[in-house]
Amino acid sequence: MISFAAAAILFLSNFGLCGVVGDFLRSVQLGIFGGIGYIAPVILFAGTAFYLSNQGNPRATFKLASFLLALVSLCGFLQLVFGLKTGEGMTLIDIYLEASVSGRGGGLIGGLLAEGLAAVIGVIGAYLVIIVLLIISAVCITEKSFVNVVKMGSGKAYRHARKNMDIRREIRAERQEERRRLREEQKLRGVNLDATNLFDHQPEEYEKPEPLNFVDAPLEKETIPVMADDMSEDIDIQASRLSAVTAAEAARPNPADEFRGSISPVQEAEEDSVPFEPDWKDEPLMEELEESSIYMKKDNRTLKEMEVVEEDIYPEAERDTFSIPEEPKQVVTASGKVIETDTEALQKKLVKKREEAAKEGDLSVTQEIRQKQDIVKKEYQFPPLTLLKKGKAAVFSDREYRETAIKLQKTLQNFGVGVTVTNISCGPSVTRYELHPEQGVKVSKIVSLADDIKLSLAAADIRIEAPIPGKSAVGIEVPNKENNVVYLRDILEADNFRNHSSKIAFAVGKDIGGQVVVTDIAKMPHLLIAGATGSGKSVCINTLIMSIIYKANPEDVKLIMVDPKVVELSVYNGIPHLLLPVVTDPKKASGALNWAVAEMTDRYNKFAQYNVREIKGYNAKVESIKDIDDENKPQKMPQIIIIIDELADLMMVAPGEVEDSICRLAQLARAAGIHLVIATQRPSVNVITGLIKANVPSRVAFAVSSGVDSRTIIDMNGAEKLLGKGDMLFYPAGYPKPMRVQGAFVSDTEVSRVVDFLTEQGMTPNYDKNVESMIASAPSGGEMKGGGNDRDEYFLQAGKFIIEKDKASIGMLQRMFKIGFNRAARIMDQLAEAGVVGEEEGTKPRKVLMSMEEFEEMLEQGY
Ligand SMILES: Nc1ncnc2c1ncn2[C@@H]1O[C@H](COP(=O)(O)OP(=O)(O)OP(=O)(O)O)[C@@H](O)[C@H]1O
Repeated sequence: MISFAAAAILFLSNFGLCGVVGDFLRSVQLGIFGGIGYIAPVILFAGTAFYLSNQGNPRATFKLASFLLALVSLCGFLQLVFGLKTGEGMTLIDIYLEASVSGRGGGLIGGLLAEGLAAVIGVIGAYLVIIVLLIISAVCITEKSFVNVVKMGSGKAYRHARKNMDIRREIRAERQEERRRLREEQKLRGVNLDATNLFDHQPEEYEKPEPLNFVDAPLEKETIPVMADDMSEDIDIQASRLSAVTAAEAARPNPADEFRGSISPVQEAEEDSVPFEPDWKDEPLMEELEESSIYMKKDNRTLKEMEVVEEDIYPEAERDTFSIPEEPKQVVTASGKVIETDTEALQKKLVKKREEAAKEGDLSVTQEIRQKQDIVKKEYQFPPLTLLKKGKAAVFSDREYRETAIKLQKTLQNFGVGVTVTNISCGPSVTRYELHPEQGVKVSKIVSLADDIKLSLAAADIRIEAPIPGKSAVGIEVPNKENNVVYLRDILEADNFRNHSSKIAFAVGKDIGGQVVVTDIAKMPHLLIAGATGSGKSVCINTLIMSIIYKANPEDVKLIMVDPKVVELSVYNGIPHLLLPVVTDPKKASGALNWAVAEMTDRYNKFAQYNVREIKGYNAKVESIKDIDDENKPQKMPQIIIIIDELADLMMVAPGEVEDSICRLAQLARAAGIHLVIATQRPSVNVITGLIKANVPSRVAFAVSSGVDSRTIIDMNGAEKLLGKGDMLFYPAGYPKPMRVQGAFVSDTEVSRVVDFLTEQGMTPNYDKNVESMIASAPSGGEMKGGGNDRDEYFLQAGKFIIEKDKASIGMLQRMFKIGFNRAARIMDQLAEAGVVGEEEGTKPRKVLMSMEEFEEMLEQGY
């Protein structure tokens, strides 16, 4: 309040609104700060308020100091530019007096700095030093690297220039394409466009010529491309010469002659500038032309040579069979532009020719070498960590934590619970205060005070761990004011990850004490990830995949990704670890799971054959016989991880089948080296069924909306208190209690950078054809639903029974099959759906619509 009042008085004084005292204050402010004096009161107030609200925060103090440095440097700069110079016979007092009256320059402070520096290193040196000081203080205040800003600026300029260049290149390519097309079009008709600059003359009303058909009527009733009135003479002459050539070749009569008489095309071209019509009958002219060897204006070739050109393109034998499609074809250029063309036939022919040449073994040596090089296996190069973003070191304020601890103790004491805070662990997103209760204090009492603690700490939500496993303390987890993102790179760089022996180590994140958490998927051996939408599941799956990319060679670890959401995992298409392209169709996903079950069985058979119990033993055996030169020797088995991002979608399409496959895999696949990672945002019991839960022992719970959801995932409350954005309860098999972890973060851009790096390496994924074909042949969900899977087992008997009795009543079915009303009603609905009985008609019984024969026929047809 005091600083506000002082600032207000000082500010108003600057405008002569505070009487004599105000005038004095004004002269002092301007005298000290020069021009800056006008805004000095505002700065004074803002600075004081900032300091008071950030007391004890070393970062804030540092920023304030930087700001003061900026202020002083600015005064110095103003003095250098606008102020009086001491060299001109002025002293510092003069500077002060001058500034106090006019506000010119940087006042006493500016004078001290600028003139001091100028006296030692000269005026230019003073400028330099002051500008550098300004930049340094700006960097300290904004915490943005100056070099980066410059880099960003130049990067932008570079990208802009590059974009422009790309656009220009595209336009040029388009033009070339267009020109080539036109040229070929003209060549088709024997006109050499090289000789003519079509683009210079092209009139607006130029029309596209009708396509010719060489087979049915080679050029006989064709008109030459219609040229507009003002088309240059050159083209007309060429066209007329073409008519002469074709006339000589074809020697066909032309009805148009009746009207034309014996005017030569050349004459006609000269006399007449209307769209040119060919004269087919002028055989003598052809000879005339040949004799006199008339040359075109720009094309220096003779007519003979012209013929050769045509023959180059169409050898005699092919000319007869070669036809150009009636309708103009469309071609999409590299830039995506659709252009009309009829040169497709030409290209086809070229391709055909090449194929023939290749068949005959006409491949050049260089080509062969190149092909062989392609076959040679490429070594997997691990992507560099520099493709990922590096996190900043977290800043903790000791004082803040101490204050919270004292507050906690006091709050509990107010309720008669004596505790002492024994330890504080600062995690990236939450801080845990460990409380040691006094003798005789019940742990449940502390838990029951959760809401009161929340109130006194003004925390969004707190989670109480009572007691902390392995410690005689109760943990109270309070969210941090500032959430520090844990970047994946920080975890991948940690020794825990780098030295981890498993190929499928998973960089999870940082625990409550800020320690890196890395786990082995092989030991999990299957993982269920669940949480509300937006809680961080997809990011978690991304970190898992990235951990594998950074740790494992594609020969050792293979991935199958199922992504019914389509957008989450498709970005990984093209990485060499993939066993098959990312499966986005939920119907095909059950095929992928079936394949995995078959692969598992196959692996077990091989284990039995080689007398080993699991994949490690098998691979060790294979390794020991690697020197044997036998084509059929066993190959090493890669570990397979099946990642499903959204189980709910799969369960909707084929609940029974998916559940079956998951359970079979979950029960047996560990030893076969096949692991499941399943994510879902709907932790309801019909998605995470009891069976799935029992077989997938490791869980990760992200924030959920209710305790019920939390219990569905981890069999206990807790996940509903999480903060979201990667805050998770990590509960791998074998842990006594879930561990709170802040999940590592990797952005989509980083993922694309890494995927680009892998694809640019040229390591194409070696998709397994067997898997693909098996998945493709899997029955679709629709079939599964309609085809019996969903049908009640009494469906058939009930149908027959109703037809026999010729009466459709639910009560009758209930009595007959000794089933409940719901089930009987469901069977009746299924029969109605199949057309065996009619729709409901109020209280009247349904009509029976089929005879026994019709019903049996329907069953035979596979309904
Ligand atoms: N570990 C993390 N650290 C920081 N922020 C995170 C983290 N994980 C997720 N987030 C933030 O949460 C947002 C949502 O995450 P994500 O897309 O993974 O949610 P989701 O659970 O997969 O949601 P949905 O089920 O709707 O796809 C992300 O865009 C990101 O901003």
